[in-house]
Amino acid sequence: MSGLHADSIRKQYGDRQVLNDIFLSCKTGEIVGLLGRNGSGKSSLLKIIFGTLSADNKFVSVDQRLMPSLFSGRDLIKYLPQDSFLPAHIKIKYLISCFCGKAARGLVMADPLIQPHLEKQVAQLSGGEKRLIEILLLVHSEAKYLLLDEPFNGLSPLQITAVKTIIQKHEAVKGFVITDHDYPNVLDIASRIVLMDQGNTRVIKDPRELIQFGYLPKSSLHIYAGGETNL
Ligand SMILES: Nc1ncnc2c1ncn2[C@@H]1O[C@H](COP(=O)(O)OP(=O)(O)OP(=O)(O)O)[C@@H](O)[C@H]1O
Repeated sequence: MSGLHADSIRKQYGDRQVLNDIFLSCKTGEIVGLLGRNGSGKSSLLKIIFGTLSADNKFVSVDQRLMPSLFSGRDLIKYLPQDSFLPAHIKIKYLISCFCGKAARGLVMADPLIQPHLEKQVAQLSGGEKRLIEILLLVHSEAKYLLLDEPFNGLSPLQITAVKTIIQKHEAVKGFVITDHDYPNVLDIASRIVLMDQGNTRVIKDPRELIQFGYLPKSSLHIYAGGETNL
């Protein structure tokens, strides 16, 4: 069974069961869009899969290799957290060497989105510039599976388009799980959509189901009346 598989994930905070026997999978060649209301447990799920948050129960495997902790799958799974994770006083050119595989380094250094920032420290970047560089570093890493938590947050429309293009360019050899409240852009690139709802996951076959299950407002029905997405 190749691919990333997360099964039987349970997480309780105090007496609140946030994740209730969750199953989520992702294969290379797939962009899984993970949607859900605020507080539905998306970040908790991604952190548990990556290994930075403990679970009450979990089973995570990559290409049949069990991933019981953060350290077992370090080179296979990378996670973009909601908050910036780059050290403030390191220059971008050094981060490229840390994050990117040897083959990708030259390519990343020459990327017009990164080149103007090579000599800058992370602290000298704007919020959007930082986000963009974080995403580029992870996408060009050797990880096979990328869990991206709100990648579009803080990005301008042009940057969002650039990020979507980069993700789609790497889709053939990597698997992506993307969660973001910018649902039109998620729907635009996702090969399938999973909705988190009341501690469970639902597979969404038609964007109109997002209205039915209370994620999108009824007023958005006209947008999806034709059901035109990649799903
Ligand atoms: N450390 C914690 N202690 C107690 N409750 C927590 C903790 N972390 C998260 N929660 C609760 O768990 C629920 C799920 O949080 P999580 O951040 O996973 O949701 P989310 O779907 O990513 O939300 P958002 O879309 O707002 O980012 C929320 O109700 C949150 O308040």
